[in-house]
Amino acid sequence: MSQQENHIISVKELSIGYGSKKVAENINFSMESGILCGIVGINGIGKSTLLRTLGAFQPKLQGSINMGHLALEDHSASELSKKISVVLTEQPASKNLTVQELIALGRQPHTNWMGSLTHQDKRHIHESLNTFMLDELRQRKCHELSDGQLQRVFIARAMAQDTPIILLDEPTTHLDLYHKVQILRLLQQLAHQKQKTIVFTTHEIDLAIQLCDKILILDGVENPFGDPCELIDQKRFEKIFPSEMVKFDSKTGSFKINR
Ligand SMILES: Nc1ncnc2c1ncn2[C@@H]1O[C@H](COP(=O)(O)OP(=O)(O)OP(=O)(O)O)[C@@H](O)[C@H]1O
Repeated sequence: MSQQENHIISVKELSIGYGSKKVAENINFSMESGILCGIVGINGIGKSTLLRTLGAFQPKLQGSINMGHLALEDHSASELSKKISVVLTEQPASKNLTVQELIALGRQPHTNWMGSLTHQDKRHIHESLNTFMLDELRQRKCHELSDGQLQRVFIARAMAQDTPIILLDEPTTHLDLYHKVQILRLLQQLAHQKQKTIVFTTHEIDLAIQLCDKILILDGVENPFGDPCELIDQKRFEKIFPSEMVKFDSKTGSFKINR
């Protein structure tokens, strides 16, 4: 099988935006299974728009998005829900559910028409609760949780959905440094151990460099994609921010304020 046939996500000459408003263009990347990929770039450059386009929440403007052998737009709703799970920043109002009930919703694409949970569904729910350290919170109502705890619940629901592709918009926003690292490590494990392809947007460029297998830099021009070390060698991170304010230090893989 050729390398291309192994790609679970393949994006070519993609333009994204809203109606006649183009937000970003010239986006090209492809990934096989088992990869953790971060999308980085300045505010308003189009990270969330790209993630929502990949999740089929909004149409692309031009170009192609293939998920496996099938164009994204050729998937039925049922096929999509078995292939892609999405965690967006604004989650629907389902906070009156308990943690366990909300995670169980992740099994919906797999349950029968009565919605009853099989032994296998329960196993996935249990594993997700356990992986994201939510066992003790399982009977709590979601509105009683901290933002960080709730973030873990939504990611656990995506894990319970058990799709080969997981897309997350800023999954570490509400978290302190310890929990940011913890969540990204768990996502990395999920990608590597369960062969999931996980794509997330983030402003944590230094953490993404340390933990991601691939990074897509939305810079509004070339939108380079590659291994973090390759992108550092090619001096791609230098161009993210205007250099008079912050400077990328390739030795530490982090940004420093210019004094
Ligand atoms: N529903 C919408 N209709 C029209 N324009 C939109 C809509 N949502 C976002 N935009 C615009 O699209 C551009 C990209 O926004 P997007 O949220 O994708 O950027 P981002 O890189 O995720 O930003 P941030 O880092 O601030 O979250 C911005 O100019 C934004 O104002």
